[in-house]
Amino acid sequence: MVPLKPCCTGTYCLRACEAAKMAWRDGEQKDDSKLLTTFRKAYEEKNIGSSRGLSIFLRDTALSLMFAGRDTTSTCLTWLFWLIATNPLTETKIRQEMESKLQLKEDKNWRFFSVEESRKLIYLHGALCESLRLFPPVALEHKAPIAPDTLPSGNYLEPNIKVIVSFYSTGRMESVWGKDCLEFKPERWISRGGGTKHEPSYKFPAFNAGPRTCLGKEMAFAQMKMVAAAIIYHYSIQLVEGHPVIPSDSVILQAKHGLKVRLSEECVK
Ligand code: HEM
Repeated sequence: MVPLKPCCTGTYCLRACEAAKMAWRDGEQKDDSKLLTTFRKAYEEKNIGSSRGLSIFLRDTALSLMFAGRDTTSTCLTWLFWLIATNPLTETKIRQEMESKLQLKEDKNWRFFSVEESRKLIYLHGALCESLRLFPPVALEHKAPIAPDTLPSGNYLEPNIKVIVSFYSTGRMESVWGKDCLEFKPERWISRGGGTKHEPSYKFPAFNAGPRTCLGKEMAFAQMKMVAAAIIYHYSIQLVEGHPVIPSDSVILQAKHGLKVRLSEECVK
């Protein structure tokens, strides 16, 4: 089975995204991260670019970050905040984890959290995975065999026939996730040893599985954790009553009418 759909901007886009990841890691280590400068360094040092030149490389890199990484991460955060607001105990647990793992008790001034700090937040990671399981931003994927094929279910497939795979349904199947499959349980992602529990990508395909897996997965988690940590640490989230929150039937599973919340500082002091 291979994906029919080529990458939106071709192989060059993939190279750009690899470079973005590398540049991001380099920038993080040296802490001198001006985005375009680190991309330029990656281009020069690793000879990633092509004869098309630096400016085209920078354009493609910026575009791939925006197209692949903007709506997906914002959609995941929207559903995360909705899930947290409808399960307030999880909000308290996320804040408690931050206080215990990042030693922040005395420090309630506004601050952002670093990638390094975010990595320690196992419960928050679990909450994001639950959001991705229940509301995968890319909810449907299609594949097509280039040659006749038979699925494990026994279904025979003609070449080029389109098979729609619903990541939304996979995340909500009792046979895959157990009786509590519809519940928001960040604990599901914590191993006995207290670290993050790994689930195979064919069970948890929010970032796709196989050779066309999302290249920005690691970066997406880092960005989403930094944003979620900053908001949850400083504010308590309450839904605005009467505002309908339902998924849209678009390519990205956004909240159809957006999410309206009240942020309150008082409850977290
Ligand atoms: C929660 C956030 C994200 C989710 C759920 C997500 C999900 C996915 C999925 C399902 C695919 C496969 C699409 C397909 O083949 O039809 C994909 C591909 C891709 N993603 Fe992401 N993504 C996220 C964030 C990002 C970010 C932040 C970046 C870059 C900074 C990124 C870069 C890419 C690229 C370049 C591909 C194409 C890979 C290929 O075709 O080989 N993604 N993503």
